[in-house]
Amino acid sequence: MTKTIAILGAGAWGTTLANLARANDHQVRLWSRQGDLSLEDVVKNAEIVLSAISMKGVQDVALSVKSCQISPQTIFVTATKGLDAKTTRTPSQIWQTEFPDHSVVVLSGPNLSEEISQGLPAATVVASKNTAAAQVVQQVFSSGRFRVYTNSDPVGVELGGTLKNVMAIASGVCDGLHLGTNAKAALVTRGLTEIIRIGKVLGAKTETFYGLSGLGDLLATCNSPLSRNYQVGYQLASGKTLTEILASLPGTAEGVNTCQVLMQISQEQNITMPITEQVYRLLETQVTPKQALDELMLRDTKPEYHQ
Ligand SMILES: NC(=O)c1ccc[n+]([C@@H]2O[C@H](COP(=O)([O-])OP(=O)(O)OC[C@H]3O[C@@H](n4cnc5c(N)ncnc54)[C@H](O)[C@@H]3O)[C@@H](O)[C@H]2O)c1
Ligand SMILES: O=P(O)(O)OC[C@H](O)CO
Repeated sequence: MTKTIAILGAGAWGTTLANLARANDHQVRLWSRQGDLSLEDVVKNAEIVLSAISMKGVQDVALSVKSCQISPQTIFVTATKGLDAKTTRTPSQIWQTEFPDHSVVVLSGPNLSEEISQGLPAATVVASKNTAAAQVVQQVFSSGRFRVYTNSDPVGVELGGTLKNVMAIASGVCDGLHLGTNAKAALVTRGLTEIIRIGKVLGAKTETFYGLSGLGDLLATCNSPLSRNYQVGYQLASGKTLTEILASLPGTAEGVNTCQVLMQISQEQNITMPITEQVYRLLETQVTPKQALDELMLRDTKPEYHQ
């Protein structure tokens, strides 16, 4: 059945998702700060409001939507991969706080927008505490080139997409320094261990991180020059400054902000995050890429798995 969908954020991801929904004959209205349509007009009577806004804009946009006319049945979908710098909350937690009586669905997976725009096949996950709402969103986006799975662990799905961005920066550094395939495999695998350690403390289920939104997105993002986060790491390894890299980067690299928020969480909750810590120190120019590598390689020896 045709749905009326408001998509907030007309960047790379919002535009790609709008095109997927339109290809399935849904009525899509796209909003951006620079566009001609007002937020009020875009969300009016929308059965689904999907946010693909960069993390830094989510709280303000959610508050603006709150002052618009929204039907009680409207489903909110969040496709942002980040953490709020002030509150450390995830985007879905922000939307749920502002709209406590509405269903909130997280959409996340190995989804490099440029490949999807080219019509290449991809899969994703829609996760919600409300299974029926996740199934509605599944139907909206499913097609022969975009396979959509449901999941009941929204925080886990969201954190998979968010935490891998930091590992993608580290992977870019690894490739930029030409450290080889063994090093990359070790980094991504230990990165997944670190993601699971953080995710469990933040309320996610371990098994979610072995799925598309966890391991799947980690593999895609850590291995593709199309990833903006990977590009940040790769170019840091080549000697560019973060300011220079961000000035020429097409779109948002959420891992830079996420890394700072994670360091705050690490200190507050006493979670060991060695890779995240080295990425943070690199972004803050406290270490060089080579020093960050040495710090990781020369940590105390220990068992692979421990509590
Ligand atoms: N591009 C991808 O391949 C991809 C895939 C999956 C998820 N994502 C996630 O989707 C989000 C958006 O990514 P993108 O690639 O579309 O980024 P982008 O930079 O291309 O677009 C970001 C959008 O957010 C808007 N925005 C930024 N700050 C805002 C603010 N303060 N108020 C209102 N609007 C604001 C911008 O105007 C733009 O429309 C990110 O969290 C990203 O991690 C991206
Ligand atoms: O370009 P990135 O690094 O934001 O990655 C895009 C998507 O998150 C990949 O799933």
